[in-house]
Amino acid sequence: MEHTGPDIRCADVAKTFGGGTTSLEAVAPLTLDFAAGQMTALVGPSGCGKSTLLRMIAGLEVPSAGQITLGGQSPQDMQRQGALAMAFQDASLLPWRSVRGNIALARKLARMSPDAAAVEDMIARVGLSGFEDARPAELSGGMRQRVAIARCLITQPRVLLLDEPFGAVDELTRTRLNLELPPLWQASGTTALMVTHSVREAVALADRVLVFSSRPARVVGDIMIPPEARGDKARQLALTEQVNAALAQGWADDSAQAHPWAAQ
Ligand SMILES: Nc1ncnc2c1ncn2[C@@H]1O[C@H](COP(=O)(O)OP(=O)(O)OP(=O)(O)O)[C@@H](O)[C@H]1O
Repeated sequence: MEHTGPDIRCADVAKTFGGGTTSLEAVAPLTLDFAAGQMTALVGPSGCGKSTLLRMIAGLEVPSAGQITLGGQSPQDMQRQGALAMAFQDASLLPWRSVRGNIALARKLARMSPDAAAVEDMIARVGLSGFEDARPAELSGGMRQRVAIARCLITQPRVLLLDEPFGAVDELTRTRLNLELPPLWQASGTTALMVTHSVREAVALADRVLVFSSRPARVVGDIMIPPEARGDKARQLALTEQVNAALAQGWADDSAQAHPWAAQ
């Protein structure tokens, strides 16, 4: 199956909400490149603009300035081709549709032909066999996130955008979802971006961790996670400390800027 993801380029991308005295600069001009087929985790203080950046890459928000391209195409073009999928903290499933119905609908929305066998196979791959006919209200939070990921993957997206997909489930469930679900897209060469508040999760799952300062976000750390670090606890711990140090440095810079007297 050939669906290696594209590179993603953000050139001087900015977003300001509102106007006049009430305007809010959510993202100041940022230039970022994400390599094709890589998974990048975006971490940074709450409110620094991570979700806004992700939503602009998804084509759900229009940048106030700059340009975003995915393999040379606009986010809207990627969306029209059904090549882009996004999952949020809240699984946002249709409550009246079954697990099967929610997943099948994603194919329809991406203008793909129905494929009952692919839907059954995807249900099994995310570990929901036996729950095909269940409605979202009959599922646990973790199971609903499994459906949300299945709904993304059923369209074989070339770009996968994840906004805290496991943020609303308990720690044990999160650990399990982190072990079971990412291999489903990691093997396929999909270009993935994931916003997460968990530094441990970022280091465990991503090929690269991008660390932002508080709003307006600057990149304060850009840390590659070599494949050999995956199974190496000591290496992961060292990388986690590196990400935490970048976050702390970002905070220190921000507060020195906000309160210059404090540094004197
Ligand atoms: N639609 C909107 N209208 C006005 N302001 C918005 C809108 N969406 C986001 N913002 C503001 O933009 C800023 C960045 O928000 P964003 O959700 O991108 O941050 P974040 O880094 O994802 O935060 P968190 O980690 O808490 O989810 C915040 O100050 C937020 O209040």
